[in-house]
Amino acid sequence: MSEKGMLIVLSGPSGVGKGTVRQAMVKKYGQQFKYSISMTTRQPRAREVNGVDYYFVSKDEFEHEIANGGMLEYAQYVDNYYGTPLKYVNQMLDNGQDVLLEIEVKGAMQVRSKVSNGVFIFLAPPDLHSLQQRIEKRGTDDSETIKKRMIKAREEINLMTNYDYVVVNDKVDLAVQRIEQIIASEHLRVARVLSSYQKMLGDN
Ligand SMILES: Nc1nc2c(ncn2[C@@H]2O[C@H](COP(=O)(O)OP(=O)(O)O)[C@@H](O)[C@H]2O)c(=O)[nH]1
Ligand SMILES: Nc1ncnc2c1ncn2[C@@H]1O[C@H](COP(=O)(O)OP(=O)(O)O)[C@@H](O)[C@H]1O
Repeated sequence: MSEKGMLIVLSGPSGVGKGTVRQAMVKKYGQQFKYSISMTTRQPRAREVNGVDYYFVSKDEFEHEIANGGMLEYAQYVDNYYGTPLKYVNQMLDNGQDVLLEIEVKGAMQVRSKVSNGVFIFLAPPDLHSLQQRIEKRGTDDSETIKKRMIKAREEINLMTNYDYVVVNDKVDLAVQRIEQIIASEHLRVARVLSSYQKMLGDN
């Protein structure tokens, strides 16, 4: 029995620090997993690069990918489509590599229904006030978008019980450490299950 890679799904409301935590994880543990670059119809922000932060596409291109079965999951978030291209994820998992997805809650639940070897982590803010402060401090969204994202955040926080783990992003370094510990213990759990199956199959 060979071990396929594990899917690590990180969700959380806009502004909680998913991107910041993910970048810190890549820096510290980058050899241990592959990050899946999402596709979106949102306009690139000032420092975002096509093919690094996202694949930025038109609505027509995105809908074409959906029709062709090219997305593992997708969702509409505030006024745009976001989704995970299927091919890269499958290739990496088949190679035994873990893959990190940073996606919103509806997409995460689609993945949950399709993939067995996954760990679902919800990154939560210390409180809603600091969440709004973080979005404002980032300075990438106008006040109307911030309002929409804060409404979305309340809906998303209500859904955090659908996740395996909740990690509070109080300090980036601590959040990264907690996520790393979760991944390590999930690996151990999967290895134990695999080895007990191997024993059972070997016994017969
Ligand atoms: N379902 C899904 N959500 C995604 C994907 N990529 C990003 N998102 C989510 O879409 C939401 C909006 O992302 P973005 O506009 O980059 O804003 P930010 O997360 O506040 O920086 C966030 O919750 C992301 O986690 C994806 O491939 N699929
Ligand atoms: N633990 C933290 N404490 C304080 N500020 C944070 C923390 N994590 C992230 N931030 C800041 O919050 C803002 C939003 O972070 P970002 O990573 O863009 O969030 P997301 O990807 O979840 O929308 C950024 O300005 C970032 O520097």
